[in-house]
Amino acid sequence: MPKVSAARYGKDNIRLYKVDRDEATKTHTVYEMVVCVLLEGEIETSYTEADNSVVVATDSMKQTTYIMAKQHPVNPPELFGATLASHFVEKYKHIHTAHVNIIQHRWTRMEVEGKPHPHSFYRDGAEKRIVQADAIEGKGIEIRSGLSDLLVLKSTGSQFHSFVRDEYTLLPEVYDRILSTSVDAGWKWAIFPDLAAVEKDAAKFNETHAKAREITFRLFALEESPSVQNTMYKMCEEILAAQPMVNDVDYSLPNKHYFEIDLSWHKGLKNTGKDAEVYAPQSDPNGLIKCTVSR
Ligand SMILES: O=c1[nH]c(=O)c2[nH]c(=O)[nH]c2[nH]1
Repeated sequence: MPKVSAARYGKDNIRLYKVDRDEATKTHTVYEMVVCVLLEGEIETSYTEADNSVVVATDSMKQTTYIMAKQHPVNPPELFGATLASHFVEKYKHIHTAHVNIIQHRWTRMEVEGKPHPHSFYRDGAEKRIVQADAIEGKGIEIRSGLSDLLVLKSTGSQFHSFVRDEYTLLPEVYDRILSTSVDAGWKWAIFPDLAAVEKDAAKFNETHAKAREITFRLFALEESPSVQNTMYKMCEEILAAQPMVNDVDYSLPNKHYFEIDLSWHKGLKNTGKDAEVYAPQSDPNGLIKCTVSR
């Protein structure tokens, strides 16, 4: 007899915007996010016997998300994710785990005539802030914070040499190359026993997000990088050192290659090695380097 060995369901791509209005200063702060809610529990019979009595409608999950956003802060997104996930586990006896994923887009305040504008914003790049908050009955709340799609490039200060050389190797050793990647980084917090514990440490989420971003930028820029692998490891190490409540840090970095173009065929134009100025950015294939560093 086959059985359901894993099942979860919910609403994905719930788009949500919230404005916080500071009446004293007449300053608005806005948040835009995409939320995914997935529930697990005693729901097998909805699959096997068409028993909808165990089904919290995915539409109800969407409505709940809006109501929770109205009644609770959405900043930091970790706190909102934990609040929403805990709600489902507490409200429905047969739901034992709630997974909430949040992708927060950037609306950065405009500077107009040298001053921060009270209610105008611009989309500051494709970078996103990411939260995965899982409320697990009897265990607590697991949170992974992160950022993704942060596109960076350095035009020197990166090398790659001394790698395996054999009959399959064409790549030359390089002592000065362009390094570009789209940063996808995450940091997992020690499990929180309950929502009150998340609330108590809520200030740490924005602080740590800012710190992880600062560490990523600083090491990327300042390091004479011997490889993507070593640079990302150092980033992980620094994030672990910066936040004692974080136990694991992960990075996933595509290596976005920029190839030299030999133009010597045209009147002897020098455009390789130290004379390289015009390059061909490659879209694929790309290297992909990942690691998780744990305490
Ligand atoms: O930093 C790098 N790591 C690699 O593993 C690798 N492989 C490669 O072809 N180029 C690079 N660069």
